[in-house]
Amino acid sequence: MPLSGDLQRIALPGGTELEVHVSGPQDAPALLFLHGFPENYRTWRHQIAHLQDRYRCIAPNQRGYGNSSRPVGAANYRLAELVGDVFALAQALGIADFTIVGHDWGGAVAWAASMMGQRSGLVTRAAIANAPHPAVFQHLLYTDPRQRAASQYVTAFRDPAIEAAVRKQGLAELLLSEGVLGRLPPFDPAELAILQDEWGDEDRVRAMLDWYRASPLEIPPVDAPMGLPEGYAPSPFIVPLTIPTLVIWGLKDEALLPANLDLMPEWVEDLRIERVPGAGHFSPWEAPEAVNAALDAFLSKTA
Ligand SMILES: O=C(O)CCC(=O)CC(=O)O
Repeated sequence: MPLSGDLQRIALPGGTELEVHVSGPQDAPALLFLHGFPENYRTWRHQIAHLQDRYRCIAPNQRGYGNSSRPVGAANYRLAELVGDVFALAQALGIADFTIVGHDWGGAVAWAASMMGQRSGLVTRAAIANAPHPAVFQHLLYTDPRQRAASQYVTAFRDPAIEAAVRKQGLAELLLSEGVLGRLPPFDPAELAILQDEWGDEDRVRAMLDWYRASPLEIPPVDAPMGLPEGYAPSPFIVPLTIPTLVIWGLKDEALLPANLDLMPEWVEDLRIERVPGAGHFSPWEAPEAVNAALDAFLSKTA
């Protein structure tokens, strides 16, 4: 089914403007889709095309991406700001409550928005694909040598020196040829052309990398001692999630390892896990049928 709907530019209070794909019946239950690095709202194209006859589907290019605002300064890309955009967007569109759906960094925003929005009833359900729970991820970075090794690219992305490498090589070459995110699946040529056009813009790349710079995650070097630091406790902002939550994981993900699933039940009370053996990190478009089926089952059982 082709993707229908239009790309609107929506001004949020505070001055941020987001480019947002909006489709589906206005009075249908709302699904808010968040993409991750280094993509755009089209990460979710197969799911939106599948669900837009029954749901109001809202999919922004998050700040820094596409033609959405890209303020200067990493502090503008902290989770508080990113979650603020999501809530402000819902308000701007007159949405009283929604299911949040996130992949990769969009999943990080979805975890945080769910924790902040569950009590008020603003966020009623969460569906998250290949995006680690923040407490579990930090735990693994301290204790699991494989996840720690796989995440060293985050340290490279935070280094201002990466900007010069991107300028010299281009983000596409850096990501696709050096395999910093592990082995990447073949991108659809039409989608890759859109992405490469976006990755060619230095200012946009700076903003995309600022998401990593603003993150509180600690990535110990590979040779640092394994184990939780003395006195370590997860951030008090990370609270147990009680809303129905679906976690989908492409098991061939080499950047965010499936070990992230193991400790998740400690933090998520109403959890369903859908493992997708044939997919890697980009499960929403690598395995659209499996992801659509998992979303269908979740949305109908938790309606
Ligand atoms: O979930 C996080 O805090 C980090 C997510 C992440 O590292 C995703 C990515 O590198 O693309």
